[in-house]
Amino acid sequence: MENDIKEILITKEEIEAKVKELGETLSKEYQGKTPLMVCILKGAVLFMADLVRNMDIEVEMDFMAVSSYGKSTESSGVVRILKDLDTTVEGRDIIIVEDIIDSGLTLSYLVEMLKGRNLNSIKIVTLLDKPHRRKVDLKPDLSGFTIPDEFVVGYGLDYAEKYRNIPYIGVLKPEVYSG
Ligand SMILES: O=P(O)(O)OC[C@H]1O[C@H](OP(=O)(O)OP(=O)(O)O)[C@H](O)[C@@H]1O
Ligand code: HPA
Ligand SMILES: [Mg+2]
Repeated sequence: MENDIKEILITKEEIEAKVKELGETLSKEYQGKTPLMVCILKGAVLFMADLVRNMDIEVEMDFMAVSSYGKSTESSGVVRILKDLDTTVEGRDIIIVEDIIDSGLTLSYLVEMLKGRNLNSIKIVTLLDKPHRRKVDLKPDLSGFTIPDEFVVGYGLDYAEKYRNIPYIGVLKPEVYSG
């Protein structure tokens, strides 16, 4: 599996330190509140799990599944909701937890949809931001690392459902996806 990695972009230790910092920032920002942390499945599941353990305020967790990539390194542009929230979000403070913002299509669709549900507030936290590939105007409120325009895997991020359990963020060798 790790033979398919060309280069380590962000080490396990760098991820740990950054997630701790993001958790502390969110704890301060939401002091006295109980935000609903919304994990976007499946990529953000490892980040969510580590992030909430670095927050010392009361939080609730919920999960949404959307998919636009499938077995490709390019977004299809069609965002399908595979699982909606279980929680009623009216009046809540929502924190969307994402692993990566690339074209921005997934989140712009989701945020617009959620804004129609009478929230109190909504913020986006992402571990990785790939701003050069943006197709819509969307900026995270909090971001861990800005990365170059390369397809990355690990720490939740997949290519064709694989590599999610690699503990660091790595760049996949192009021959892996170009066949
Ligand atoms: O900004 P965008 O170009 O929309 O890309 C980002 C989205 O794409 C990936 O999800 P994917 O659809 O691959 O589902 P997954 O999390 O289950 O892998 C990633 O986890 C983000 O949700
Ligand atoms: O670079 C990426 N890697 C994995 N999944 C992704 N979804 C959007 N961009 C990426
Ligand atoms: Mg994916």
